[in-house]
Amino acid sequence: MPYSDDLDIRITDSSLRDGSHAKRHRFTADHVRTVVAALDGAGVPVIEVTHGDGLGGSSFNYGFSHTPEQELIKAAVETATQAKIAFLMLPGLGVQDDIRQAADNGARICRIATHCTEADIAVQHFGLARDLGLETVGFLMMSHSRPPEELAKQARIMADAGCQCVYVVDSAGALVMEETGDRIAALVTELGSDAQVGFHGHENLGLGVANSVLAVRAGAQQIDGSARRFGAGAGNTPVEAFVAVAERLGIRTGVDTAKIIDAAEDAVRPVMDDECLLDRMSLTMGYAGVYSSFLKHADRQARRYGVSGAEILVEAGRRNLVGGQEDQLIDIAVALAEK
Ligand SMILES: C[C@H](O)CC(=O)C(=O)O
Ligand SMILES: [Mn+2]
Repeated sequence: MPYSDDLDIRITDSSLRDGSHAKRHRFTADHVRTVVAALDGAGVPVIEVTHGDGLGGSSFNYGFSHTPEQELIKAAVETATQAKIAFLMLPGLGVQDDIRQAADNGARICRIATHCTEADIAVQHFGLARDLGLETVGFLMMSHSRPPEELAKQARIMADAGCQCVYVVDSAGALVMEETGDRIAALVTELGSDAQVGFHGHENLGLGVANSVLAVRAGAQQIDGSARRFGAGAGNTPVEAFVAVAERLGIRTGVDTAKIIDAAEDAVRPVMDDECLLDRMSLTMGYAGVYSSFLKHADRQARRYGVSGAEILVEAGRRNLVGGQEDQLIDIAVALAEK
């Protein structure tokens, strides 16, 4: 089913949220204005703006924000002319008052992320968001780690709590082709008309665009990407490439291909410290199934203890670490240094 009469799918650009990991959470209000103006001008319908780890993420464990995220949200809302501004929140990092504040600042879409086996911790947040009149999206993170039928049950918990679109989130960039389509199809079957299904990809195996196309073919109606891949690990599905491919395939996104290509190069790239690379570290993350947001943390500990960052990541994969366990990367680095 198409997303609407005009669009086959709706695109959300995450460069001002997932890109926060790559930028070590150093976004300023000027960065936000520049990027939002360009994405909005290209017709991107939803732009996500928050600390990389969502509302309340600014902390010692995850990294402190340069500018309070509510100020960034305000700047985004003031700049956008047609795009809706979305924010992310992980229950336990952010609290309900953070959601109220983001709504007061003009954000329209509340995205709640949990590890893919823990959907029940998001129930009250979906309820609050709906009471506030916000649109709701649920993120099942690290979706590669559980089979399609288990994910579908977790998606059901989110939908019953008021979530209007549940995303299969490939946090580790570890899903390979049909593994994406099968998961999307399982959610579509489970949710029927109760909620839409979305896909959020990472580039650690170089499959963001291909996986997103398979997600659409399996029934996903919302797709995430980041201009210039600006995101954790090797970055997200490059939104400009996905838009171009979608146009070639006749999938209506409403985004202007030439303008989004320019936005990625002229507005987003200058805000990035570096390109998001498919290099040894990020490829290891996709191969070993490691949470992309661990990249900068592992890199820092590798330098601090003089050990291999790739070995830290392999061990993080072996331990099945999930988001929130960033501090265990220190433990791994210490153990490697002692060996
Ligand atoms: C908090 C994470 O960065 C959410 C996300 O984008 C992912 O799991 O991928
Ligand atoms: Mn992500």
